Amino acid sequence: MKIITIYALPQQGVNSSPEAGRWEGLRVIVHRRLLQLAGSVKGPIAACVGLGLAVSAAYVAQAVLLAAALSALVRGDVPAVVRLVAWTFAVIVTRAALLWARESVTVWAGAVIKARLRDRLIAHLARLGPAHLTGARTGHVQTTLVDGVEGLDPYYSRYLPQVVVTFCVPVALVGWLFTVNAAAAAILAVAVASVLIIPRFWDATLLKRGRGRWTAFAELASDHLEAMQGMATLRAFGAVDTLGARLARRAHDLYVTTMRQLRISLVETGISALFIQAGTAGAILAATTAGSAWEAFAVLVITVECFRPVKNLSDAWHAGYLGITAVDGIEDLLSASPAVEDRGRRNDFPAVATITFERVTFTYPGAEHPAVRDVGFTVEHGRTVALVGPSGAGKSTLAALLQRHYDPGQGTISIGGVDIRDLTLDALRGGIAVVAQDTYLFHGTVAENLRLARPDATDEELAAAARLAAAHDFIAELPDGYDTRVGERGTTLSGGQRQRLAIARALLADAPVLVLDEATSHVDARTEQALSEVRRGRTCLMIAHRPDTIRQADHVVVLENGTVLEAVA
Ligand SMILES: Nc1ncnc2c1ncn2[C@@H]1O[C@H](COP(=O)(O)OP(=O)(O)OP(=O)(O)O)[C@@H](O)[C@H]1O
Repeated sequence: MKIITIYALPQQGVNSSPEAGRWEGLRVIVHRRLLQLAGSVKGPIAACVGLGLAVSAAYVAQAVLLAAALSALVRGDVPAVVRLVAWTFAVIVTRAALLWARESVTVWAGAVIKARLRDRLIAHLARLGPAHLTGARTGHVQTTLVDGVEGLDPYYSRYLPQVVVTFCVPVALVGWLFTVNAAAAAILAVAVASVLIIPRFWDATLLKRGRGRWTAFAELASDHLEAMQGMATLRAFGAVDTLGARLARRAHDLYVTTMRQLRISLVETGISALFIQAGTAGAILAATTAGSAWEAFAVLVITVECFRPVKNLSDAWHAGYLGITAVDGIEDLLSASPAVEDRGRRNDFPAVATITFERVTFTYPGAEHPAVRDVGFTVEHGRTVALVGPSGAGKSTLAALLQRHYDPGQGTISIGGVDIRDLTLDALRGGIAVVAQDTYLFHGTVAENLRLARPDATDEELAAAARLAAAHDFIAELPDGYDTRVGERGTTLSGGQRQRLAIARALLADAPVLVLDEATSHVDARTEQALSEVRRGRTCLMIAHRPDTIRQADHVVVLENGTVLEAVA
C-alpha cells in the first residue's frame, strides 16, 4: 500500500470566509465573525495590541534618534552625536525588553484564547449531544476543534494586534513627515494605502479557494481518523489498499487546492512588494531635494519604519490564515442548534419513577417515515419492562427519547406524572443510568472510568459496586488492580469485562431509572444474577433479544415497525 500525504505548509495560506464578495476585502482584514468570537478574549488581545504599539514606538524612536545622530555627524557636532548614540542604545535595550514582553504575552494570550474557545466549543458540543454527531463526520468536528482552534491562536494573538498597529503607526508617521517633507509624505501615503487596499481586490477569489482548501484538509483528516478506527475491519476484508488509494486521492485534492490558493497568494505578495519598493524609491527621490541633512535622514528612516508594520502584517497574516479558513467549521458548530431545548424548570427527579409513554410518535430529522408511531406503555415504579422486537423496530429510539436525545413529534413521556420536558436536562439525565450496547471506556485507569459516574466515590464504594456487578474479581487480577490503565475504548479488556465495568458505573450513579441496552449480551449467568439484584427497587427499561433476558422482566412490550404489537404481563 502506498499512501502519499501532502499537507499544506501553514505559513503559505490565504484568507477564507463565508462572506465572499469582490468589495468585501476590509471584512477579510478583520473577519466579522471572528471579531464577534473575540468578544470573550478582549483582554489578552488588548495586551498584545498595547505591547505591539510600544514595540513600534521603540522602533520609531530608535530611527529618529539615529537620523538625528547622523545629521549631527554631518554638522560635526561630536557631543550631540555621543549623546544621541547613547540614547539610541538605551532605546535598543528597552525595545529588546519590550519584544521579550510582547512574545511572552503573545504566547500567554494564545494559550488563553485557545482554552476559552475550546471550552466554548466543547460546551456547545455537549449541548448538541449525540444527535449532532450522527449527522456530522467526527473527523470534521475533531479537525475544527484541534487544527481550527490552533489556527485561530495566531489570528488573534498576532494578526489582529498587528492590524491595529498597522493602522496607527504609518498614519502617525506620514502625518508627522508632512511637517518635514510634504512630497515624501504624499508618496508614502499613496504607497501604504495601495499596499493595504489593492490586494483586497483578489480577496473574493482567495476566500473561495481558502474554503475549498479547508474542506479538502478536513476530508483528509476525517478519512485518516476513520482508517485508524476501522483498521481491524479493513484488514479483515482486505480493503487496506482500497482505502490507501482513497487517502492518496484526498491528499492529492489537498495538494491541488493548496497550490490554487498559493497562486493567488503570490499575486498578492508580489503586488505588495511592488508598492513597497515603488514607495521607497519615490521617498528616496523626494529626499534628494531635501534642504538639510536632518530632513534627508528623517525621510529615509521614516520610510523604513512606515513599511515595517505593513510587512509584519503580511507575515502575521500568513501565520493566522488557518483561523480564517477554519471559521466555517467553527461557525457550523456554533450555529448548530441542539435537538432538544433545555427549558425545564424542575430540578427534583420524581420520587415515584413510573415511566409512561403516551401516544409517542417520532421521526428522525431527514427521515421519511416515523421510527416509532403512536407508542404507549407504562413501566411501573421499581419494575422492569423488556422491549423486544426485530431489528429496526424502534427499541433504541424509545430509550433515546426517554433520555431526551430527541423529543417526540407527538405524544408525551412522563416520569412519576411529570412530563420529562419539564425537568432540567441535568435532573433528567442524573436520574437515569444507562448501560449501553457498546460500552465506552476512556483511556485512563479502571478507577477513573468508574468515577465518571460519581467523582467523589470512595475506594470502598468503587469496590462494592464492582462486586455487585461481578467485576471486582477480574479487576483485582489486573496488574495494578483499580489503578490499571485500560487502553483507548477499553481495548485491553474483553467485551464481557467492559460490560461489567459499565454495570458497576451505572450502579455508582445510583439513579432511580435504569436503561439496559442488551446489557447482558456479553455476561454469564452469575452476572445476570447480579444484574437482577441491581434492578431491584429501580425502574428499568430493558432492550432485550435473548429469552434469558426477557424472562427477567416483569412485563414485555413487543414492538414491530415502530408500533406496539402487544404488551405481555
Ligand atoms: N440517527 C438515525 N437517523 C435516522 N434514522 C434512524 C436513526 N437511528 C435509527 N434510525 C431508524 O429508526 C428505526 C428504528 O431504529 P432503532 O435503532 O430504534 O431500532 P432497534 O429496534 O433498536 O434496532 P436494533 O435491535 O437493530 O438495535 C430504524 O428504521 C432505523 O433505520
